[in-house]
Amino acid sequence: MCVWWYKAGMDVSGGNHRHEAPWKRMSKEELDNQYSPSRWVVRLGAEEAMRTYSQIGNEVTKRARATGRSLLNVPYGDGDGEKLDIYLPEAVSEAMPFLVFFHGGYWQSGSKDTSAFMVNPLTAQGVAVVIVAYDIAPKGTLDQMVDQVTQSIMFVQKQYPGNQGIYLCGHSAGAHLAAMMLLADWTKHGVTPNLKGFFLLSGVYDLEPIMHTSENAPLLPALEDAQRNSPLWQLETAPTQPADPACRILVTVGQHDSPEFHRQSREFYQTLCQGGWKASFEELHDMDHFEILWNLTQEDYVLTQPQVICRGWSWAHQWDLHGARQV
Ligand SMILES: N[C@@H](CC(=O)c1ccccc1NC=O)C(=O)O
Repeated sequence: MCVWWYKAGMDVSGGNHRHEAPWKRMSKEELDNQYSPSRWVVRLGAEEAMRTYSQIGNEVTKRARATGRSLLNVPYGDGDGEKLDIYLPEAVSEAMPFLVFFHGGYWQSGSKDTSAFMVNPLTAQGVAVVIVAYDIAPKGTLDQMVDQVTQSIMFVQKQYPGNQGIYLCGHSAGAHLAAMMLLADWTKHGVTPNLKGFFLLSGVYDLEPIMHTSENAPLLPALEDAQRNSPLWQLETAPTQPADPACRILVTVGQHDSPEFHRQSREFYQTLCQGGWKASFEELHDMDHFEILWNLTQEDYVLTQPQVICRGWSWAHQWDLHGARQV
């Protein structure tokens, strides 16, 4: 079932009119603007927002490592960069749920060592959290990053075969990498992870406009590279089916994210619904691109409740988020 949350004034008429995609009419400057999340932050300047993002990331990761039991720099592959950190709850059991997080930074910056945002609130509530490192550009290509993310999930499944569910969470470019896992052919890999949910925060799902931005052009030399790595394009052209029909996908975008980020999330959500996935969409009230993560450091935030982030995503029925209503 698809759940559509709407607010007064929100455009709910949109469909997938890709041939009329608004970005195609934008100048290069406008595209650069739309795809620079820091320029849309409302409470801080762009540079200050980026500094605060690093600072909070650093602090929460130090705190997470000092607080509970963790296994750091566990290799999930042979490459130097193929490492992940596992943060365990106090009551470790075979049947823990796992939240696996992929950081953002436009595939060119960010690190697992500054990305333990949701660790403390979730481990305190019995969820094991895994923060994954992958080879950002220029060392890694997008295809390699997607392959590394695939490997990291297979590693968690093999290591904890009795897990109560693996929930993927990604922010921005990390949401793109998590969403690419909707296309994974696990039978090819011989391990089918117990994927129960996807929690996508302010992601990019169609990389074609990104090809035309100054910051990201080097990552995507040709249109085929963008299309192969676009979950939106892939699901529209060759729909995949969920291995587990109960798997839920929550697509979120910050209210203050740019119109292009809103369009990307909305179209991705609509494509998921059309493909038969159990998807929900939520515009996070009064949030910018980075505040979404800062809120995830709080134990009392609605999205860090285990019944929301894990355990079947029943949040849509239990929570009346910011006055949004279900239609
Ligand atoms: N240069 C970008 C930085 C950026 O996009 C970003 C930074 C940290 C975490 C996520 C980001 N965006 C997507 O991955 C900006 O101007 O916002």
